[in-house]
Amino acid sequence: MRWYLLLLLLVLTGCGVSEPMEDASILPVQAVPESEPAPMPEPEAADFVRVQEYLPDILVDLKYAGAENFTGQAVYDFTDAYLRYGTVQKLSSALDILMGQGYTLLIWDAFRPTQAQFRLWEICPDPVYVANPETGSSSHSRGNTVDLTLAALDGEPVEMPTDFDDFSPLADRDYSDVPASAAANAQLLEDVLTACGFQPYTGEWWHFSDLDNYPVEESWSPPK
Ligand SMILES: C[C@@H](N)C(=O)N[C@H](C)C(=O)O
Ligand SMILES: [Zn+2]
Repeated sequence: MRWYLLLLLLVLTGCGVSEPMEDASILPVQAVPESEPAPMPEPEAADFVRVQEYLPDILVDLKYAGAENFTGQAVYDFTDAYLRYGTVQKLSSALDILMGQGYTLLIWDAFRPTQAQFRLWEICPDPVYVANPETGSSSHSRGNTVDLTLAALDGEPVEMPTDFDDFSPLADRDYSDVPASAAANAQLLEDVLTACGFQPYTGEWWHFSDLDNYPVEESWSPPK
């Protein structure tokens, strides 16, 4: 009868078969939530920003980055337009208005290092057309000034009173001496930029400064 007792014992103790132990090193696979990249903080008004990063519809062809300018040579070694963020916001308002009318903006010059201003002055020491860096600074070196024109949405140039840096009386803001169509385009550019917080320079139809002023930037320069 001892085998009968043994059988009873095995039944009562679960037949000696133990539950498999859980391996603590094998964790259940869990879905990892996809994390959004942290949003970039909005720049301060005085921060320098790359204009096309904030205004992808604006066109940029920096004339002083190549030889196609009145000096016949490159005046600086970067090709992106940089301005103060506050100035870019105003440019954004102007661009919105102009795009609603079938135009975009083409930037020929934006932030200009002081050294470049000395080079321009060396070639053209006429304070009507080039700010004298010996006695002051160009507002381009403050990062709140831009040389620009209108372009069609497909990038085609729009008729204006003169070419860029045409240092003659035809370039001023008296548009009575240029064709009516060019005058109307220059007037549109001037009206929209003025409405958006820019001061037009009387001697050059393409030159506009943000009414908000900033210090001349001497140490920072745009990345190459
Ligand atoms: C050189 C021309 N593009 C220009 O910007 N002229 C003004 C007067 C300046 O030099 O600030
Ligand atoms: Zn200018």
